[in-house]
Amino acid sequence: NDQTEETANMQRCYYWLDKTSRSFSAVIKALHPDIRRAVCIFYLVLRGLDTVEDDMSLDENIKKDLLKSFHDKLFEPGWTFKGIGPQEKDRQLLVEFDVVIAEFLRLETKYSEVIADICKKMGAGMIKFAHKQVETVDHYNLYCHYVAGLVGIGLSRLFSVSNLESEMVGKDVECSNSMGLFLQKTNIIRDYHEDLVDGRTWWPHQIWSLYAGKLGDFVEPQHEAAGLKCLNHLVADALDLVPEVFKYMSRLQDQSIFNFCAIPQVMAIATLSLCYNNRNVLHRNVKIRKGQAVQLMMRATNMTAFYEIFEEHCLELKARAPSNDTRTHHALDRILSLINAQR
Ligand SMILES: O=C(O)CO[C@@H](C(=O)O)[C@@H](OCCCCCc1ccc2ccccc2c1)C(=O)NCCCCCc1ccc2ccccc2c1
Ligand SMILES: [Mg+2]
Ligand SMILES: [Mg+2]
Repeated sequence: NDQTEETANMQRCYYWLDKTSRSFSAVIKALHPDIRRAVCIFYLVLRGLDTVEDDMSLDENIKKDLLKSFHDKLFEPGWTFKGIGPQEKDRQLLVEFDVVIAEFLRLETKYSEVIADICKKMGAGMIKFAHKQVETVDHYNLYCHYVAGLVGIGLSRLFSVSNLESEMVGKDVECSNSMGLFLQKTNIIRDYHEDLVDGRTWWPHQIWSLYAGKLGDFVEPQHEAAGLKCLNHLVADALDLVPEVFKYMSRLQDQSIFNFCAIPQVMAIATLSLCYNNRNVLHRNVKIRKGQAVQLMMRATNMTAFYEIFEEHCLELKARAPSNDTRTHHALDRILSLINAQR
């Protein structure tokens, strides 16, 4: 969409949006003009925070101080950070972060206060998980709440205060949280091998320890079957979020907001389906084909099609899931009955 009337700073922000996000830049740029800038800045602020979190070369104390104070930097015009390791893909965003701050400070207060509040909460949450691994399923849900659930909660508040969506959208924290968890859990499941190589694992010990002595065991042939059982267990856990995703999506009124929310969700169900019982996940990064992604993007523009896309992937999963995988079958049956009930 047309950004020529934007300031030079804002055009630089759209440049960084394109540079730092394959999956979100197009849908953010297609948002209604009233909230497009706010969501773009919201993304860049949190991507900057996440770049600090992801940098494993950063001294622990510097990292913790910066995660805790990052929301304050939003009010320090000219602030930048050059301490991110050279291997971090988005390090240059923080080198030029003064551009993001300048645009953040130009936002209406009703938007900037939401962004600063979520940034503060996310930074505090990331500190709690700065240690290496996630222990229980509750910790797993809590971590995903901090890094993605809060994004959904913040976005929903932005949608409501812009008056493009009802107050209910911003009030239903549970559904907003589930929107983020579904995306983050899908990423964590998909990124098993990549994260293992990076020495960061987000698969909860309480689950993977049912299937192996060490999380890294799953890359070995003799532990592959156990690895697939663990993978399928996590997919079923993610599928339990779908009823609340449906509830959230059904409330949306603005077309550009519907598309913005629907596209990442349909990508996620397609990715989860690809990952289920797929041994490649244990050895390399799997991704849905570009052609399939384009098809999904074009279809996911209304609730009927949204249900159809989920129904197709859930029926395909049901056909592949062995009958003794009761966790997955229960999750799928619940989703399919919800889809039939709304017809
Ligand atoms: O480093 C990477 O490239 C991936 O990092 C992952 C990680 O480190 O775990 C991880 O970093 C999480 C912390 C930073 C969150 C950044 C973010 C993402 C999308 C946004 C969309 C709109 C507005 C603001 C947004 C902020 C990551 O990017 N995971 C991708 C899933 C996060 C989904 C966030 C989210 C939540 C609810 C949503 C509801 C509707 C539409 C989009 C939504 C998007
Ligand atoms: Mg990251
Ligand atoms: Mg991160």
